[in-house]
Amino acid sequence: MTQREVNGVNGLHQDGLESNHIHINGSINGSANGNTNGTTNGNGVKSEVRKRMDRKKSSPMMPTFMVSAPGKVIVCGEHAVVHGKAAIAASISLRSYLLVTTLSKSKRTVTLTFPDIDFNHTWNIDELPWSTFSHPSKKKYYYDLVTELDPDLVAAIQPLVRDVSLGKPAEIRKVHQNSAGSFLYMFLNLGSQSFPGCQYTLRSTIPIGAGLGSSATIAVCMSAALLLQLRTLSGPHPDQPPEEARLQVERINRWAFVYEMFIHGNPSGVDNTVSTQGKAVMFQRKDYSKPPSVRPLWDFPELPLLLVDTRTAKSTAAEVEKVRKLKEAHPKLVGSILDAVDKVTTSALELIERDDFNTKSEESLRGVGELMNINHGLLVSLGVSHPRLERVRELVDHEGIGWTKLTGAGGGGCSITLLRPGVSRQKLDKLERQLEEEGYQKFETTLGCDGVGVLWPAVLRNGMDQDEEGGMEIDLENFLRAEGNEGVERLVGVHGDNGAREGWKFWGVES
Ligand SMILES: Nc1ncnc2c1ncn2[C@@H]1O[C@H](COP(=O)(O)OP(=O)(O)OP(=O)(O)O)[C@@H](O)[C@H]1O
Ligand SMILES: C[C@@](O)(CCO)CC(=O)[O-]
Repeated sequence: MTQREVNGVNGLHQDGLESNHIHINGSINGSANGNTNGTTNGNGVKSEVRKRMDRKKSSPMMPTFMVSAPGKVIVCGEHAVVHGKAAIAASISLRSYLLVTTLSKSKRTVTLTFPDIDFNHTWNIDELPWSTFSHPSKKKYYYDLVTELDPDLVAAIQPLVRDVSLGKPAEIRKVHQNSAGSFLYMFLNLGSQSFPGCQYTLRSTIPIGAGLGSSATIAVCMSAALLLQLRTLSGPHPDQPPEEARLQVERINRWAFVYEMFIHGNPSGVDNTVSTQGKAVMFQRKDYSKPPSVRPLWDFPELPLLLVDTRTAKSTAAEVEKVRKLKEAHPKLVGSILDAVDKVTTSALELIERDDFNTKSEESLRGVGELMNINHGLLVSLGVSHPRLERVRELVDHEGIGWTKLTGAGGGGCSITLLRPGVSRQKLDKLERQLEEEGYQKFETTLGCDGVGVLWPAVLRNGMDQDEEGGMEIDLENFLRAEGNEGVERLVGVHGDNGAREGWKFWGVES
């Protein structure tokens, strides 16, 4: 461990979010800390010291808090990135929100509540296999870089995963077991038996399995939540130096990758990286035993994109496996295709970074658009497109509306179309009507949004009466009751009608 890391952890008890914990806990939950003022009894130094010592014994309950992370689109380079090539990804305004509720001390349970996939499960903390995970040969720390799952640890949680969602259809059970497994693996690695009982409730505005990185957002939220509960993160706070903020974000990303490994088997890490950091990144992982190379693209242009969901679910793990098998069968040929994708990605970056690149200019956009079309063609040759994705291309190409490629793992999921400047409203309306008739869903989204954010405590000003008392408390009940994506956005959304909402805080990694 470096000196920086030691300071990062210890330092947080002095400043940043952590000092807020105590203060906020005292003022909102009140009861946990009791009267910390010490000026009212006037009984002298001894009683004051005793009082402080007494107080120290009670570890205050954390307030309910929330974390949020954005989905993403891959502009170029999906699949090739799994094989060590470069990819460009940008975060989008669709997000996942995780509410973390600490239970009273007597409750020794941990619960996952994922209503979007109809999953709810509770484990007794004292019955989890802590001894296996804390064995010196296995123990991992919050600052470790974990690049592969430990088969013994995976085996140790199998009995707990097996019991999940008994009685549900096999397909659904598999998804639930995956969620349970990835959570338990991270919880047992990072936590300890003294962890407080808690409930993790997740809602997302990102379509599931659509190539928009839904799983990565959950991974990022879970990682951030657990690291915050462990008090191993300082910030986010406004005065935090960027390099400290980057260290925090890096830690969240490392553990989010572990969670993704459990869900996907062999992720590149691009999805969790862009979701943690936000904005856009050029990402490459040449050596899986080392951290990836990540180049933030803070000035990523606001490309005019149309995002279309085929509403055909796919599994990223299955699509990645398809490409791996094809590469195994035709190593040279597939190797050349992956090299070509890499060339597409580096060429796209060169174009976007040119001083004269202009999102209103047909010439600028055509350059990037043609590369996107080539990228799609290469993905088709890797076998990861789908007739529904080809249909979007057909409709867009027929009207000359722009340049289309699949985004994410393919096999269904979403496509992105870079819109040609000056396309008439009439043509766009016609396309949108047609897409709707054929069961597609169009998404309005902004590229290059904030990364992982924290709402501590889970209280927001929402222009209603409660604002006078500091805001509205987000609790389990109102979070679960919020209707649909709009309800979730209205209740807890990172962005309100007038930009970023007061309360949500982000690590200031940009510089
Ligand atoms: N809202 C959600 N609630 C609970 N679990 C979710 C939610 N969204 C995604 N997941 C988890 O993520 C899995 C989907 O991950 P998958 O990687 O296949 O799709 P994706 O992340 O949307 O797409 P891609 O990886 O191509 O960007 C689900 O099976 C589930 O385990
Ligand atoms: C298909 C893939 O390249 C992108 C999924 O969003 C998989 C990965 O990078 O982990």
